[in-house]
Amino acid sequence: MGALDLAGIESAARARVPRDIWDFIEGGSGAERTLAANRKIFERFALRPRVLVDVSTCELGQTLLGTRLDTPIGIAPMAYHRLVDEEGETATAQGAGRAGALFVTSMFASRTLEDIAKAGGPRWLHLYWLRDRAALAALVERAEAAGFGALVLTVDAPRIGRRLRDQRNGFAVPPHIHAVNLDADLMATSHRSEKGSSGIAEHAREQFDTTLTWADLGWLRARTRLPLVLKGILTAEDARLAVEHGVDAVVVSNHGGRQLDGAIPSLAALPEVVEAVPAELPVLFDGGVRSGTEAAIALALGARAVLVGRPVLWGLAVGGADGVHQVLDLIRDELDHTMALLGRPRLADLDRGAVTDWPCPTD
Ligand SMILES: Cc1cc2nc3c(=O)[nH]c(=O)nc-3n(C[C@H](O)[C@H](O)[C@H](O)COP(=O)(O)O)c2cc1C
Ligand SMILES: O=C(O)C(=O)c1ccccc1
Repeated sequence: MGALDLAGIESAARARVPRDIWDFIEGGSGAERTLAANRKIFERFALRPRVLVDVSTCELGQTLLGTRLDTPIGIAPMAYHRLVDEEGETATAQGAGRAGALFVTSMFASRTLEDIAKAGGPRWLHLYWLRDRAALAALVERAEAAGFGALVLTVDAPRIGRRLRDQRNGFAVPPHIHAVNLDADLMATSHRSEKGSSGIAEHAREQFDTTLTWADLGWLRARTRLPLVLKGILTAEDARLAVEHGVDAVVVSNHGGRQLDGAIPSLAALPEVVEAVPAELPVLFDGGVRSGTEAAIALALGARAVLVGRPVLWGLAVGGADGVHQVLDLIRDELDHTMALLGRPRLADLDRGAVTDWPCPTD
C-alpha cells in the first residue's frame, strides 16, 4: 500500500537524510516565523461544498503558458537534488514526467539541463540574476535548445536569508555535488564550509546582482522567446509593476520562509495579487502546500497552479523517481477527491465561492 499522506514520507526521509542537509532543506530564515505562518494560515480557510453536481469525472489538466500539464500541482525550483539522491534532478524529472507535472528546474540543479530534458516531462527553468550576464545568457540559450517552456526569474533573493540552521552547521554544498550548469569557478564559494556562515549565502553575495531593478528585465526579455515568469511577488504593487513590465506570469511566494523572515504568509498575499493583475495573467502559488485540500484552497483563491517544494525532496530521498511520482500523485488524488466532494469538478469551478475565510473560534 502506498503512503496515505505526506507525514509518513516526511518521517522516512528525515531518517535517511544527514542532519545538516535536512536542516538546509527544512529550514527557514531568522526565527522561522514566516516558515511556520505559511502552514498555519491554511487553517483560516474552509471549503464551501456544493451538492447535486455531476462529479463523475474531474478535470485537472490544463495548458499553462503553452506547457501541457496533467495536474495543477508542480515542483518548485530547488537547488541541488543530488543532496538527497544519487541521481538527483534526472530522477525528479522522471517522476514529474510520469505524473504529467511541471518541474521548475533550479539554476543550481546538480544534473545538466540536457540530461533533465532527456528524462522527459514538462519543464521550465528557474534563474537568479547573476552579475555575470554572459553566463545567464548562455543558460537561457541552452534552456531553449533543451525544450524548457518558460523562464522563472526569482526576485526575492538579492541576498540569501539569514538561515541560522545553516550558519550554525557551517553548511556548504558537499564537494562531490555541483551546480553543473554553471562554470565551476563561478560556484567555488558555495563549497566552502565554515562554522558561523553558510557557503550558499557567501556564494550569493559574490555572484548575485544586487543592483537589479525593473528596468533590467528588458535585457532578459530581449534574449529569449520564452515566456517570463517572476517568482517571489507578495504585494499588489509589485504585481502591477510586473504586468507593466510585460511579464507573462507571477509566482506568489515567500521562498518557503527562507528569505525575509516576518514576511506575509504566501496564502495571505495571494488574493491581493490575483486582484491586481488582469484575469488572464496566470498567478502561480507556493508555500506550505502539503495536501490536496490545501492545493484546492490556493486554487480557489485564484492560483492557476500550485508548486510544492520540500515534500518533493522527501519523496526523492525515500524512493527516487518513484517517490517523486508518489508525492505528486498523492496530492493530485487528494485534490481530485476534494473537487468531487466540493461539487467543483473542473479547475475553472474552483473560484472564490469555493472557499471562505473562517476565523477559527479557538484562535
Ligand atoms: C532546499 C530548497 C532549495 C531551494 N532552492 C531554490 C532555488 O534555487 N530557487 C528558488 O527560487 N527557490 C528555491 N527554493 C524555494 C522554493 O522554490 C519554494 O519557494 C518553497 O520551497 C515553497 O515552499 P514549500 O517548500 O513549503 O512547498 C528552495 C527551497 C528549498 C526547500
Ligand atoms: O534559494 C534557496 O532557497 C536556496 O537554498 C539556494 C540554493 C543555492 C543557491 C542559492 C540559493
